[in-house]
Amino acid sequence: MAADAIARELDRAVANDDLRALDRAFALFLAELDPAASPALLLAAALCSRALGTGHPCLDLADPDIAELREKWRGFAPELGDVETWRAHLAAAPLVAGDDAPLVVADTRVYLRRYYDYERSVAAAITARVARPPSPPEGLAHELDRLFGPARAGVIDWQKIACALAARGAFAVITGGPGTGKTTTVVKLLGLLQTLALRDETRTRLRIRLAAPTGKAAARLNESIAQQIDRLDVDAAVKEAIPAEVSTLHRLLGSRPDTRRFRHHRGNPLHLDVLVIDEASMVDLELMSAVLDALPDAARLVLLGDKDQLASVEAGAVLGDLCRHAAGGGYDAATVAWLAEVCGEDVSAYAATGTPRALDRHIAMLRTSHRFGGDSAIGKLALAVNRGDAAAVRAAFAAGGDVARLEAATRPDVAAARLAVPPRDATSRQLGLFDAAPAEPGYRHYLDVLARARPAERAEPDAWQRWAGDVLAARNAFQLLCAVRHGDAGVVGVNDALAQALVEAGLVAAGHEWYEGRPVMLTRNDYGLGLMNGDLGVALRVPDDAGRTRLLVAFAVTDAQGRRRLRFVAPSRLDAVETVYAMTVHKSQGSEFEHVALVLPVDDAGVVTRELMYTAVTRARRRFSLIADAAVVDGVVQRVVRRSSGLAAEWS
Ligand SMILES: Nc1ncnc2c1ncn2[C@@H]1O[C@H](COP(=O)(O)OP(=O)(O)OP(=O)(O)O)[C@@H](O)[C@H]1O
Repeated sequence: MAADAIARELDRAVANDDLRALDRAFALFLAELDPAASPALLLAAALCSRALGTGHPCLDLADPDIAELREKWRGFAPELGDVETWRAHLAAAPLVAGDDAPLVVADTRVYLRRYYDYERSVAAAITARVARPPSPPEGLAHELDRLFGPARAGVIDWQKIACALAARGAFAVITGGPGTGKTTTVVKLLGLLQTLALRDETRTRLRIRLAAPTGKAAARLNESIAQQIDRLDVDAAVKEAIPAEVSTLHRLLGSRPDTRRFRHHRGNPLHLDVLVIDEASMVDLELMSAVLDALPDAARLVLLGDKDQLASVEAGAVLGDLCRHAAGGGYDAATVAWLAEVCGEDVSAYAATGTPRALDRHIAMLRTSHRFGGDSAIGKLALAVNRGDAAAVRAAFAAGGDVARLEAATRPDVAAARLAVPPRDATSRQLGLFDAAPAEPGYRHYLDVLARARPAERAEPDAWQRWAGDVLAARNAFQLLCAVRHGDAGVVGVNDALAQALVEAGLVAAGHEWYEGRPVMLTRNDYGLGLMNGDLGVALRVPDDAGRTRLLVAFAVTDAQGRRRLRFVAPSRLDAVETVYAMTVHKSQGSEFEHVALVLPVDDAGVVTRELMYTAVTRARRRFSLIADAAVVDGVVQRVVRRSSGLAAEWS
């Protein structure tokens, strides 16, 4: 078939929104590499590129989501009619066969070579770690009892089990929902490992490093680790040997400008004995491959994260793939017996039902939220969303308490503005919201604190610091989240509606880009300013060092000791910020707010998933509101998009 016929078909697909311009360009690039390439191959390449754009490391030819397109393109490329015919055709093509070919086919999956290589290297590294014989440290049972107490009849202490499993091998995953004690458990694990290391005859301290995928997540872990170390019941020398400092993975690996290669890799491994990675659900395939490549063979790796949260926007969902069987346990008989002996815990109900998989004895799922009690409305809602139980989700909203749903009608942006800037005298009942009136009504709250608590003109610097801290804390009381960026229900539209509503309510000034009270979020790490992508600030009029009143942006940053400090920055120095009355759910990952309101599109067109809604619900500490019609919510909680992946196939 003539090349221009293929180009025309790809053009049509782009015009129809079936493909992106980038996908078309990739297919045409391959057509240039091999002018004899068939339409069936070029269409697979374009779809593979499209799949990468939505976080799949590969295209699964059997994916039901591409069934409609296959049908559309059958006349053009008959091989698409049958998965096996298409696969066999691709496998024999010059652009696929051969060691350096740009595409790779494995089972029904088609990869760009780079992603295939990442996947293989992650699979090989983890398989090698889980295949090693268990090596529990001497004295483990005694230390576990000391840190967690003896076993109690009728309750399984999953934190103790997680700690035991992680102490036993070179690889561990500790997964759990919000507040289930992942940080608590890992701090106890580090205390335990360090105690035993300092007690053995060489008395060599373990070199421990903590990392997270984003600066924001690193700062949050830093703060909670510092608090947990304080509370830990171990010797002072052990406490001192547990670092509170958390770096980003990019920093840890030594990212360099203008290259994907890190300073640390197999040839120059990291200098550490234990690496803990928090918020591991946000680590994409390429980054996980780089971490495993740079990890010394003898080091332990502990991944912490919530398997049910959204994966990174980049390709891959390694934590999700690792944890597909976590809820059922799947422990082999030797592990069940060992846990009984070392922890006194009976996990026979979580024994493997078929052939046990080596991976499962390295995974522990924490199941009790210490943040949300069993009867907490947010806890119940999060559970119902996670189970995909639309009736239970409706029931959770109907029961009220700390969760509420507002009809979006046709204008979710208007509904969001009404919720976030309620009339001053409105009661929560009038707003159709919560049983108890919120003490902090939307964004009015921080703007009220800003206006009412402002220090006198000649106040001491301390008073200004306290005030700025109070405004920032009040700002964190409420956060609007959007599922999408564009449209009436997207971040852009909702931010505009909010800014207008606040001007109309006389709460902020109109007409300038920078105004007092403008909340902003950094969209890039700025190491010079010590601010991270995702950091939130508020513009405030404060006296500068010379005593002149200036508009500066106040940020609360966490120092290396895990302490919160304020930093004031001139707006002119911030070149990558956006207004943040609303932020995407993706951006909110790793953060928490007292009251979270999620806005869903009126016609959600299949883009919003259960993971997204679960992630939004679990950002809320005390209250959650949803602006969406009931039918849209039913669809969302039942929609799961599993990322195509060879890892899932390997580990299933
Ligand atoms: N076994 C426990 N008994 C009582 N309280 C606990 C227990 N484990 C953790 N907590 C408390 O629950 C809260 C949440 O714990 P932690 O921060 O360790 O959870 P997490 O899973 O790391 O949470 P996040 O959702 O922030 O990642 C903390 O205040 C902690 O002190």
